[in-house]
Order: sequence, then C-alpha cells, then structure tokens
Amino acid sequence: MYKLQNIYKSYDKEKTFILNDLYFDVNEGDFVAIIGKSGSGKSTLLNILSTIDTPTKGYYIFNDKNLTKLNDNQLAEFRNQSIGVVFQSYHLIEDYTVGENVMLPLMFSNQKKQPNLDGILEKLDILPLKDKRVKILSGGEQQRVSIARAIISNPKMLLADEPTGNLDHENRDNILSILKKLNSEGMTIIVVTHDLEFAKKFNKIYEIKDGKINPVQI
Ligand SMILES: Nc1ncnc2c1ncn2[C@@H]1O[C@H](COP(=O)(O)OP(=O)(O)OP(=O)(O)O)[C@@H](O)[C@H]1O
Repeated sequence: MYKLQNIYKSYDKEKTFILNDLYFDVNEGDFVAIIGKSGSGKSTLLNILSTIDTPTKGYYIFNDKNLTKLNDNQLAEFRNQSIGVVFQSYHLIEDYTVGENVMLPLMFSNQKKQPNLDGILEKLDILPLKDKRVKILSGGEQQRVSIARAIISNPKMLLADEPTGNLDHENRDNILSILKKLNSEGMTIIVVTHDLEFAKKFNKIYEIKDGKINPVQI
C-alpha cells in the first residue's frame, strides 16, 4: 500500500546521504518497529513516510498514487486524511485542555464528520482528564493525549517516533496495548524505537543501517 522506492535523503546539498537508495514497503495492517543506531535516519524516514518531509530523490507511492508529485496543499490534505503522527516530544499545547489538544488537527482539515471525542478519550483511558490542562498531566498521560490527537481523524496509518522513550515500564506496557488494539481494529502502525525489548512485541522489525532498511530476524 505504501511504497518507498529508490529514496535518497540529504540535508547538506547532497554531500552525505542519510537515506541512500532505500526501498521500503508497508502493507495495510502492518505492525512494525524500526530500530537503528542514533543518527542512522529513523526520524528522517518517519518524516518522509508521514509526508512532513520530502526525499531528495526517489518515489513515495500510495496505492499507485505518486505522492512525490503532489504540491504542498495536496500533501497536507493527504496527510490529514490518511496519516497520524505521534512525535517524540508530544508537541502538545500545555495551556490547552486535553479535549482541545486532541481536537486541534480538525481545525486544519475540512473533515465534515464529527469525531467521537469522548470515545477516543475513553479508549486511551483519559476521558476523566478531558477538561484538565495538559501541563498538569504526567508523561504517560501526555503521551496518551498525543496518541488521541494523532488518531482523531481516523487515519489509516499511525507513525510514532519513540512513543515510549520517556516512560516507565507500566506506561510502556500501556502504550503497547493501546497500539495493539488500534492495530487489531485495522490501523497500520509503525514505531521507531531504541528499545529492542519493545521492538520485539511487534510483528515485524526492521533496522536502518548505512542508509538502507532491512528486516531483522530475532
Ligand atoms: N533538519 C535536519 N537538518 C540537518 N541535519 C539533520 C536534520 N535532521 C536530521 N539530520 C541529521 O541526519 C542524521 C539522521 O538523523 P535522524 O534524526 O533521522 O536519526 P535517528 O536515527 O532518528 O537518530 P536518534 O535515534 O538519535 O533520534 C543525523 O546525522 C542528523 O544530525
């Protein structure tokens, strides 16, 4: 469904390629962890998959549509409809309430259908926090708010950059069961992680090395 082909990415006028002739296929319903050393290009790859960033060269194909040919507005529309992103540092607005933060993406989309906000907060076990300001929440709670915000538009694919990076074991297990549940309901999930034990809970593990990505057998 999502295909990266012949992808190159450079941040310095093509002197160093962080991603170097990379090929990666993601199928509907995949439950994938991506590992790799610090600086290997995990976040770079996630940013390209989410269309937040574009490759220097190469193709990103979604169901036979070449996303690399879309302009910024078309890409933003595609992203709003199809992809949810959970950022490493949450990116929440601390003075807004949980409900306001979660609803934020819809202010920038032309989605007509009203989402089931309470249902999503319930699913993430944060409904009682709906009217609380984000700044008083714990790290685990903030991470669950950021997942709720990423799925409010009911995306086909959820991308999460180190979703358990700052969390203890209990919160890590919590996030894992939430991601499993979303996946069992049909959402494609890709996480980037440093944590091999966490990665082992996913159906497929890939490693980024030398600008390429390959499956890892564990
Ligand atoms: N916006 C940018 N401008 C310049 N260089 C960048 C930019 N983003 C990333 N890089 C460089 O690209 C390389 C890959 O970075 P990236 O964040 O993708 O790695 P990572 O595998 O996610 O690392 P980490 O595990 O430490 O988060 C690094 O050398 C980084 O310094």
